[in-house]
Amino acid sequence: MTRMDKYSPVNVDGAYFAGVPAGESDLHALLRPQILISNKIELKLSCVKNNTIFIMLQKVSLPMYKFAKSLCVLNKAHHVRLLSSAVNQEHNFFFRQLFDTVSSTYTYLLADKRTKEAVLIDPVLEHAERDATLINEVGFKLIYAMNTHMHADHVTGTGKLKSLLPGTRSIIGKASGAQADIHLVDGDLVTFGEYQLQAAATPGHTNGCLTYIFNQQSMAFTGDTLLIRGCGRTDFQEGSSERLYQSVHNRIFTLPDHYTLYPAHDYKGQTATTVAEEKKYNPRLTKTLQEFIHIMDNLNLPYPKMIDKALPANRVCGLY
Ligand SMILES: N[C@@H](CCC(=O)N[C@@H](CSS)C(=O)NCC(=O)O)C(=O)O
Repeated sequence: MTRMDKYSPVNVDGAYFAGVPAGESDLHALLRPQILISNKIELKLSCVKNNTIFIMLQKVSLPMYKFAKSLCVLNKAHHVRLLSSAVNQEHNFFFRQLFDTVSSTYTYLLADKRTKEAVLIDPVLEHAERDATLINEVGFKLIYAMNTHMHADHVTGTGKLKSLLPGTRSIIGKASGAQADIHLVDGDLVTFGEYQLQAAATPGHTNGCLTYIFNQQSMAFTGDTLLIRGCGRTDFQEGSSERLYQSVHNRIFTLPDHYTLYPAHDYKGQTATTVAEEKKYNPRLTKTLQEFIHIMDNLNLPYPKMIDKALPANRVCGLY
């Protein structure tokens, strides 16, 4: 069996699968009849034709792949892409990244296309109508409007979404101290359709910061704990550089390298990263703890402009 770490991960319709590193010898390695790319997913060689390797995606144990058994193509540029619409028919996961240009906040809509149940992570008040319209247009039912933590730079949209989309319940970490319908603690699961997000306590930016880990799609929503090539500041609320460092190293960098990480903000136009990239290139979190604390103590960032409005509003989950 060939392990996944020998192969560059590539994106197939939002999920990562094994790719082929450049080089003939690696290509030959792929021509083994069966490649185990994780303990959950297998690729099987189907045939080779016109410099194209046809492979079969096959579920081993995860429910999301219960029906997933489809033809892919591995092209000469060493990227896997979908060939057959069969995958889409059987691929029930919906994912959309939304953005607020004022606070540079990302909101994530996730849904099970079969059951229509959807969750929204880190909605922004000013975009509640946009988000509700999208959810209605694509025919989903929002069951949870959830926050990664009590934000200081914008007012959450959870309260407004509850009134725009009746039946929606708000979620936040118990340690945030904020009001919500559901309070999560480390290890709790949030289920929508056949999918589950797992809450991992990642304090440091605030006490109540949660990272939502989505093992079925090899994703994690890191809130402000880990930003792309950065991290959340630790100079207000219950900020602690040491706790943030431990959270990232113990709960995020321990995820498989190919997991895609989605932060709550980006200020440079980037959209996502991976565990492997951040372990290698994060200019703060690749340092020792002492060096990290020194960096964080000297960021000298101005306070978020909205903090005096956002914190009181977010303490009641946007109902103010
Ligand atoms: N200028 C923005 C706030 C920018 C900021 O402080 N971002 C926070 C996350 S939102 S509380 C942060 O942790 N930044 C870390 C960094 O390194 O930039 C505003 O005025 O709202």
